[in-house]
Amino acid sequence: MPALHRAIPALRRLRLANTAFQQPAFVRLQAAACPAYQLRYQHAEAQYEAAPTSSASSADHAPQDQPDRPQSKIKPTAESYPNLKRDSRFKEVNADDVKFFKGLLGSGSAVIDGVNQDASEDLEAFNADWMRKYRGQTKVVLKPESTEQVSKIMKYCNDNLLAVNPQGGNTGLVGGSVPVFDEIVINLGRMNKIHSFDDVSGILVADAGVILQQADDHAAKSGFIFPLDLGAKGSCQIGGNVATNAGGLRLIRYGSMHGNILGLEAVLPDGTIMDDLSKLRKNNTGYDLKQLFIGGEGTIGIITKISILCPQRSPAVNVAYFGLESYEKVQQAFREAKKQLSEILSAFELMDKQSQQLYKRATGAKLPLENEHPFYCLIETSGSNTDHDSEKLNNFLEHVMGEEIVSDGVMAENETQVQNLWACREGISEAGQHFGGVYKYDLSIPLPQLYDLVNETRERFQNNGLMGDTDDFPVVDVIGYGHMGDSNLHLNVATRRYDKEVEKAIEPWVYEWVSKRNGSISAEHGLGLAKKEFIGYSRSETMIRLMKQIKQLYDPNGIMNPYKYI
Ligand SMILES: O=C(O)CC[C@@H](O)C(=O)O
Ligand SMILES: [Zn+2]
Repeated sequence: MPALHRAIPALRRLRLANTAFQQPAFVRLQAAACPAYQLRYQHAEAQYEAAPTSSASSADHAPQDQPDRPQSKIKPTAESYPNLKRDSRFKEVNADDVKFFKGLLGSGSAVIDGVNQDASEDLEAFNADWMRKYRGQTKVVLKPESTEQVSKIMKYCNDNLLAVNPQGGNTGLVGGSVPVFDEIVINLGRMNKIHSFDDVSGILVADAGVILQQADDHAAKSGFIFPLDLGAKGSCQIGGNVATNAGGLRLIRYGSMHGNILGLEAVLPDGTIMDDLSKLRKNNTGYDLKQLFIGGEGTIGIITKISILCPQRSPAVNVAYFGLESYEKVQQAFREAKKQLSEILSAFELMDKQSQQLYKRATGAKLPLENEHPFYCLIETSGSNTDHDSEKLNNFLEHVMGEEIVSDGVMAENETQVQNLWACREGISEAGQHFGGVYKYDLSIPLPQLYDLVNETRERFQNNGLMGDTDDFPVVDVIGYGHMGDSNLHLNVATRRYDKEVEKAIEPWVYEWVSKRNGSISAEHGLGLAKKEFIGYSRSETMIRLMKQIKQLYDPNGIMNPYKYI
């Protein structure tokens, strides 16, 4: 590896020449191949401790498994939705309905019955979202085991005008996965079989209730990767991922659900099973109806199975974390990363100083870099040749440091360090609500203007007297982070409590801001309940009219996930 050896001292010289950014050193992934770096690695290791527990603990948000979810101080109920009224066309679920469901699913835990008894404790995990920001009042949760059972449930509900709320792992962030009033929750968690994996084509066919991590582990056995990864992978379900068109951390590399899903099976509101579980990459025969279910947020049917194309898993994964002095430099670094790492670049994530400070305060973790920088980036490469990729990443880092684009950084040397660096990014979402509540905005914004919104939001709260260090102020801080590679900003306003004044100060201002710059008010989390009134900022009247007509066509009684975006 002569080129590699040449590159390392050069990088070191650059750093030593710059006394302002003395430590810690970049860490080689292949320290064993380069003894000089072994020393420097130890130095960096001493600087850096990860969070005491897995900070990416949104991975454990499963309602079924995780009663100790983070608690918001305020626990809103449907009374907090003054603009919404229960639709009186819907029947209230009664003892006869429960009898039918028990006849179908058995009288064990597949039916949580809050009609004939007080089951509020058992129902809580299904009524409340993981942020404890949205809470419905369902009295019945159904956990079918097969598509046929889902079909019979839907037919019954449609015939009896019972509204339903399909639910996966309940890790959504916009209130889409929990009921608003008394909609029956249909939880897909028991439909969790992997049906097949074709290790020539990489096509996985699985039930909607399979946990994302499980799907990825399964693909990994044959050397493939599930083309989606996100913080909640330990508890979110792939059906929910598809229904919300989840984007995640590596969309820059693997593309969106719209591209990767080859087919799906869905149950329509009247119980009809739409079998489009195709394994074809090419099928040019009319409208591609499955696309309506991808990102449809459970408003036109329930996805029960999916068929997805998994790419080859890359054996060589390198991760670096670095600090930069301005957003301008972040953009320059991104441009260089694309230029120099093009085919191996698998993630380019942005974190501002405030987001890292909040993560540190919430978890007690020590951050990877000792000195503070206004911005941090996490970059990941995934390729097939460790030496080749290391050299490319090294050249990239040497270049951006030489050009004074990047000030300081560390590189993971082993799997634990890879996880720890990722935790600094993945742990931010949950850290956002550490003080009690959080207002989350998930936005697509053209890259040059992306960070302006964070600055302007922060100024807004600095000037309106709502943000401060003591309990008198509802807002703790405004943080910006996200998937730089996809122009996707996560703007979080961390609060001590949910407060209408805070909401009024930012909505609809934030959506107007985004709309004026031709962005989208939801890049990846969907509209759910949180943004239902604001769809007009991203979609034209014509498009909304067509969406309503589609909804009417699929769900004439409107029983599917009512009160949500359409
Ligand atoms: O909590 C958020 O605002 C973002 C969550 C998730 O999309 C992420 O990228 O971490
Ligand atoms: Zn995200």
